[in-house]
Amino acid sequence: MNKILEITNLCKNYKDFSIKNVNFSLERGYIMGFIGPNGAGKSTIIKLIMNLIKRDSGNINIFGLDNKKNEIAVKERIGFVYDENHFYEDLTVQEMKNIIRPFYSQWDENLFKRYVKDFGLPSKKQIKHLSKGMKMKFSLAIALSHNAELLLMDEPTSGLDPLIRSELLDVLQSLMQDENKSVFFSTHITSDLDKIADYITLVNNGEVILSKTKEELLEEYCVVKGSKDKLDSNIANRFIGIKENQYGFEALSQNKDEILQYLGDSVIIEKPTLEDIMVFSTRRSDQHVSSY
Ligand SMILES: Nc1ncnc2c1ncn2[C@@H]1O[C@H](COP(=O)(O)OP(=O)(O)OP(=O)(O)O)[C@@H](O)[C@H]1O
Repeated sequence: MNKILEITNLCKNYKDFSIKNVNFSLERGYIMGFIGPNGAGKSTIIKLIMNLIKRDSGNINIFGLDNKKNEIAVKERIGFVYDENHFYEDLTVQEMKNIIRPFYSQWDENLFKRYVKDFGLPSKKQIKHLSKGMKMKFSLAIALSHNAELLLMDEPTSGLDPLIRSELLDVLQSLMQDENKSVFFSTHITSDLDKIADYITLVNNGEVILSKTKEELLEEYCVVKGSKDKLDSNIANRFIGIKENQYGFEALSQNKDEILQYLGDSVIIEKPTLEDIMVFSTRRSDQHVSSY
């Protein structure tokens, strides 16, 4: 086991929201997708990892080092990409890079030049005149040019068109050929994770609901579809979430064998998508079927 990121018992309290005893870890050489509904706490956890906000308790180890005690050493080895634009808009791509470069002892100018070429970045253009996709590529080129071992990204694909998203995913996947690197990224677009994620961590209301390999998830969970008369209280309580309409019900189960045993072939059992798992697992409690 070679953990590049390990979070244990992490807590952070705001007035109306808390991160509650969060635990999960990521090993070297893998991509973890970080998902959850709006306001689940993803950005807060990413900010805690980057020590941009203070945790109340718990531990965050990156490369085996505490992220607070070794903040500078740790940040040198992280490529951080986030949605909000954090560059000086009036500077050109080249000028901005020259400001950022001295902060990284491992800066690789040739690598940066290669990304500028590969991404088609206009070096002499002011940042304010770059499209959203170009700004994201510039962020990524910066993050990748100092030999970061961990790429940490908050919603990198949000607002990007499918073509640029697909290019970005290709870049991430090719990074994985270097077994020393790992990627951790939050997203709402679960189909991106279907393509490239090895691990999925799902948060809701400040808590980790699950953190597993994508394969495990898709093996363990199933979507069950059937007519309403099959849905008595005994069965309903075995589901994680249930949607009903006039024709029948659709539900998520974490135990396919159990469903087969109780309902046999009187229902349809299908493989879930990551979106099914996220939506059913995080539906607000007032949407759950609770009156059985
Ligand atoms: N500085 C702060 N003070 C108080 N509450 C905050 C602060 N920052 C975030 N929150 C609250 O924490 C909760 C989680 O927000 P966060 O941005 O982490 O969610 P998220 O999962 O990233 O959401 P989204 O997917 O919409 O970006 C929200 O209810 C938000 O209002």
